[in-house]
Amino acid sequence: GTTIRIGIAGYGNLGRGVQSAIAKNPDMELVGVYTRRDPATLSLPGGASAFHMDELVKHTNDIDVLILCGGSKSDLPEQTPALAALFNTVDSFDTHAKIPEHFAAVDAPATTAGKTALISAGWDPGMFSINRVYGEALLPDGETYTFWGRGLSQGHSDAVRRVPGVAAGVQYTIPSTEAIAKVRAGDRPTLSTREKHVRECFVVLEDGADAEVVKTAIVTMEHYFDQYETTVNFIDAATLASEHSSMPHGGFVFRSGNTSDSHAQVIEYSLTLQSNPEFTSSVLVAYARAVHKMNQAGQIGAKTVFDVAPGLLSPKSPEQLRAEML
Ligand SMILES: NC(=O)C1=CN([C@@H]2O[C@H](COP(=O)(O)OP(=O)(O)OC[C@H]3O[C@@H](n4cnc5c(N)ncnc54)[C@H](OP(=O)(O)O)[C@@H]3O)[C@@H](O)[C@H]2O)C=CC1
Ligand SMILES: N[C@@H](C[C@H]1CC(C(=O)O)=NO1)C(=O)O
Repeated sequence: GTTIRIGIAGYGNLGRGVQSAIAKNPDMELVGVYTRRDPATLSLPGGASAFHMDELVKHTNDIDVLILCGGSKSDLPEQTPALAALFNTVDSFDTHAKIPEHFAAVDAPATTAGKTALISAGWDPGMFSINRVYGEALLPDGETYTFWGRGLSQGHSDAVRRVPGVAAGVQYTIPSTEAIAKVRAGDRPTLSTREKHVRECFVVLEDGADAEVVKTAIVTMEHYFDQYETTVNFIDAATLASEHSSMPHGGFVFRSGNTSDSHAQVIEYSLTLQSNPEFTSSVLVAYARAVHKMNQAGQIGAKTVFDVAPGLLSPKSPEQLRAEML
């Protein structure tokens, strides 16, 4: 059939990852990359076209699904509601506490425009969210645990980079090995947020910025760092480039429960990622396929991954999937 025409809004780690992911999906094509910067400054591989974000409004007939690759801290809260009025969209909004608010802000314009807007796709929120729902639904008598890392959180790194006085930075999430051991031993421990992970930031300051002011702004940041023991290390740009340019991550969702007094059951879903952004982008692209189908079926407004039937993610028809259910 015809290819699905994809636009990329925002060209950072995710934007580059979506470009790679499209190349792995023969039923998709990249129409263009849209940026708030000067498009001429983007070096796009493969001859892809770069446009300024302001051009998007002229391209509504050229794009089936627009994948939003901005940052959750401050880009997506304004970009997704605005662009969901013009396009079918997919975003990776991951400020968990604000997902209901983001959903409402996106649902109104998308519904009015007859568009389909999937929010908070990715792995957490996203694939881990789905596996937490599976675990709780399949094993109602049980406990769910989520651990991330050790790895680079893009949401937290984006949030660090938005702090005034920060020129560049990354954030690593480090899980508690003793907490994981207790979970794996079947102790079903009650663990506070602070007992499960610590966060470690590496920051390059802008000239003249006050290190103590920046550190305080990071460690007290609501929804990102205030509930965790967080350390902030100040380094120079050369060290950041040489020691912190790869973005591995991963983690797992664990559900341990009892189906009877005599039978304990365990479900585990895990990810080991050499590139957090490339994996996340692969999820966004698969969900773009589903959003395209959902819009064609008249399913409009804001959606989350909970609303998407798994078969819609596949390029195969329902008949093919049934034939291959082995
Ligand atoms: N749900 C999930 O599982 C996951 C969600 N995420 C989300 O993805 C979001 C984006 O992550 P990521 O792509 O790493 O963020 P980046 O910081 O790489 O990019 C964010 C935006 O910043 C702008 N930008 C990028 N590079 C530069 C630069 N050199 N100079 C100036 N501006 C730049 C781009 O916008 P423009 O081109 O318009 O300038 C881009 O869209 C995160 O905030 C996180 O919330 C990430 C991973 C997993
Ligand atoms: N959204 C996360 C994906 C995972 C990683 C994470 C963390 O390290 O806190 N939480 O969720 C990201 O931006 O990388």
